[in-house]
Amino acid sequence: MIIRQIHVTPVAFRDPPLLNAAGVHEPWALRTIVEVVTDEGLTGLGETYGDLEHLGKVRETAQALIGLDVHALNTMYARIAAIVGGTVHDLHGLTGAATTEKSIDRVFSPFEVACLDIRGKAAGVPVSDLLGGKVRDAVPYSAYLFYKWAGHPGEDPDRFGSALDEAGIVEQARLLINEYGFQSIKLKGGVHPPDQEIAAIRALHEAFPDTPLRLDPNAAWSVATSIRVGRELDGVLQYLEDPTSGIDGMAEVAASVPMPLATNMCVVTPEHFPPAMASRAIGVLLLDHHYWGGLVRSSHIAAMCDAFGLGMSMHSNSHLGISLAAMTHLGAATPNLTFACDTHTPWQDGQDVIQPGALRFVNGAVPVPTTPGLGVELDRDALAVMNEQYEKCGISSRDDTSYMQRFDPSFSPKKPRW
Ligand SMILES: O=C([O-])C(=O)C[C@H](O)[C@@H](O)C(=O)[O-]
Ligand SMILES: [Mg+2]
Repeated sequence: MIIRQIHVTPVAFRDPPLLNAAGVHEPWALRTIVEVVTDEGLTGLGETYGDLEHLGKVRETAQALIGLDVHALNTMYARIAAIVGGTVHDLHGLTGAATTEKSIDRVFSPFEVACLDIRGKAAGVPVSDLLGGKVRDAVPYSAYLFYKWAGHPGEDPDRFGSALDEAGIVEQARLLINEYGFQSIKLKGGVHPPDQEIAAIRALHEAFPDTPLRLDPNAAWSVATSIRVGRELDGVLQYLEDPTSGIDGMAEVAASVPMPLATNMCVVTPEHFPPAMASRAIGVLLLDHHYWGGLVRSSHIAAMCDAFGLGMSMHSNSHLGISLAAMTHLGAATPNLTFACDTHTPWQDGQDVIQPGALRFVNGAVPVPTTPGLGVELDRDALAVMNEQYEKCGISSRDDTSYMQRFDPSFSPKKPRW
């Protein structure tokens, strides 16, 4: 199964004005779709970030993989490492430090997923079987709530409406839970002063007393603020995600709050494990195959979490169905997935590059596809439309901060803010 062609297509899709510690989502979110084609005519799909510098590396490395067998993942990784060379930065600053290894892992990931898709198709088995076999039939996801504006400035409100206070957040939770059946809730924080976010969590707890809750301010708080919030939310939060920056700061907070700390910011590459484990900085890791080097490497990270007694959930950025399929196969084949995963799927509101019907939510969980490979097929018309949107949208890298500063020039993403 020799790789003969690789098609790399950047796409853009509409994204609502979701607020976070870095600013606000721009009107278009970007992704890159990777199609790997073999000599036997089998095609595999991968999906990754769309930021220009990263896209450039994906395009450059794609050429170096032509002629390799789809099983030769170690050779593929070595070739990609040689080309990526140094650190590729992202502008959004919400997924922790950029390192060289993380940059290589990010570029490698969509190719690895596409090769697993091909291998699953060739063997007639779903990707979850290639990862050790599924241990659950459906993978649970959480309602991912955001403070948000009613619509992008100058545009009509979107159907989700505004959510700038506790009442708006509770209403948003009801909408997402009614439509998707989610059984856990995550609130993206770091937007309002912490007392307002504590009030929102309390309002959610009152409205949904049996639903586990998480709060993630993306390191917008000092150690002292994080400890205060953590103590105030004793008994209310399932976990507190990245309250403060860095392994040392997280370790200080972890020692003084009652709930586990989770991260997708301070442990984002293998070299972060030893110091984080030695200082007991985290209790939960949010896995993300997009920057942990694909599905097999993510399974190894899951095994490491098991060895260290860490809980596991999954992190997400704005994404489409290829990523949701990959996350679902990984979640299905990860025995120690202890918490419902994050997903931005509701915010994409039906826009996708895959043909409809392969993935759906039942009681907040996505049934694991049982057809060969990832179980999703490209919708070529949709891909063409989204590629045209990419060409026209005028955005080439995600930059929540600059977009926010257009409307609020005094906005600063400095950390800690509170
Ligand atoms: O859990 C997280 O830190 C994230 O999901 C980062 C994302 O970029 C999120 O903050 C967003 O979409 O604004
Ligand atoms: Mg997070």
